Order: sequence, then C-alpha cells, then structure tokens
Amino acid sequence: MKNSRNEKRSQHPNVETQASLKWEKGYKNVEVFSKEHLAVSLAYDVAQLSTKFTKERGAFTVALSGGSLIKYLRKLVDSPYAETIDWSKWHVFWVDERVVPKDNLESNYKLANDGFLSKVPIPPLNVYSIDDSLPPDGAADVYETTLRRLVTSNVIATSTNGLPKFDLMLLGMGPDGHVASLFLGHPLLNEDQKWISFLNDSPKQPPERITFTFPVINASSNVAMVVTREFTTSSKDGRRGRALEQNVPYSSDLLALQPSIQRSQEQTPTSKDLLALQPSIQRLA
Ligand SMILES: O=C1O[C@H](COP(=O)(O)O)[C@@H](O)[C@H](O)[C@H]1O
Repeated sequence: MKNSRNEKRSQHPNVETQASLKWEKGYKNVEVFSKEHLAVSLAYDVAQLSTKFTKERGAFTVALSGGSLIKYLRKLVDSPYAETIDWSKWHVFWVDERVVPKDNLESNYKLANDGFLSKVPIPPLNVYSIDDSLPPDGAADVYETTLRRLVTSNVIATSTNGLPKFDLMLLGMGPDGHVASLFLGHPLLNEDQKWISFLNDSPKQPPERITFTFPVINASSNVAMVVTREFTTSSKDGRRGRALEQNVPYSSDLLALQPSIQRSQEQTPTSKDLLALQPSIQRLA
C-alpha cells in the first residue's frame, strides 16, 4: 500500500519525491515535505482515506487537533477534493479542545470552523464540538458520552478491546512535544480508563482543556502527525524546559510524521511509539 500510494503521489504534478529519501534510509514512518507539498500530500492522503472508509463503512470519522494543523488542510477545500469528497459522510471530532466559548480565539472549534469546516458541506449535526457551557470535567464527561453513543450506533467503529476506533486522527505536536493536550510529564499521560479526560493546569494557555487519552489515540485506524515547527529549549516554563532538556532540541524545515497512515492492524503503535516520535525527528534533522 505504501509503494502504490507513493507511485500515485509522484504522478501528482505538485508532489516532489523528496519524501521518499527518508523512507529509503529506513525511516518508514516519517516523510519530510516543503510547506506547500505537505498540504498537497495531506489532502491526497485524507481524500484517499475518506473514499476508502465511506465505501467500507458508509461514514468517515475524523478527529482534528487545533494549532498549525488546520492551515495544512487548505488544499482539501480546493478542487478537485472540494467536489470529489463525499462530505455528507464525514463526522468530525476534536482530539483536544480548550474549554472556552466557541467564539473565543483560543477555541480549536473556531479555528477549524473558520479555516476548514465552514468551507465544505459537512452536515452541522456531524460536527461534534464540546459543550462550552460546562466546566472541563463536565465537558469531558459529556464528550465521552457522545462518543459512546456513536460507537453503539456504529458511526464510530470499535477496536477489538472496545475502544472507539476513529478512521483518521490528525495530530499536531507542540514545541514541547505535546500531542492533543497530553503534555510531557503530566499525569494524564498514564490515564488508561477514560476515553476523554480533562485538565485545569495545561502548561500551554489556556489552562482548562479536555483531551483524548492515549488509549483512544492509539486505537484509531490511522494517525497522521503533522509536525511543522522547530523545537527549542528556550522556555520560561520549568516543566516544559525540563522536558525539552530530555529531548535534545533540533531544528528542521518542516516535517510530516505519518506513523500509522500506512500501518496494518498488526503494527498498532503504542503510547510509547507516539512519545518516541520526537527523538526520531531529531535523528532526521
Ligand atoms: O494547544 C494545542 O497545541 C497543539 C500543537 O499546536 P501547534 O500550533 O504547535 O501545531 C495542538 O496539536 C493541539 O490541538 C492544541 O490544543
């Protein structure tokens, strides 16, 4: 699947083969792109998965991050994808959300809505934003209840161990290595019971958030980590600074990590794999 996908990609006029260099060197899960090619390639992969799951399941469940990811979805709202994707089958979730009103500039919903969702015809009922009238613990509980309902009705698939199995998760990575709202050194990294948890002490503002837990992230069919930044040691935040010291910083143009977009069921990554991604970026730099 990996090879045929690359062949198809290389036929795309805008996609260079720069990425395959790293694959040949053995970094199977990491592809490196220029900024333009990242958006092109991401749109291609997402559209492929949308077609596959829509055909197989009659639905395509996508969990979005906030942050810089959203601008790299920009090619999806253009031709040909705007017309060819069956948007009516999309169901959109958030891997993490800041507990702020939906019209607040810090809201991941607002970011995605302004930059992506408002430009494609996804049915509003298929967009599962948090209840922003609730405090973090209540918002997390209600979101988990929603997921359980959608698993029962088979809108979201189920993994063999009963976890929700999203068709695609699009993850970013913050400068301190956090994914979703799972921060290095935070006790939530060990949460293995809840599907959705909350925190009131996010090292990154705003402090109140809800987040998918690692078991749910790791249960998904496909995970694309879209990492587009430099990581630095300069931080006034003690915890973040310590985490960064342990993960020696690197500098790189732009990286797209796709740890499992081509993986098979047998190669399901674990939480450790996800956390191990940051050092693997360093090796590439
Ligand atoms: O706070 C958050 O940050 C991360 C990373 O964002 P980025 O701007 O550094 O790419 C994001 O993935 C997460 O969803 C968001 O809540």
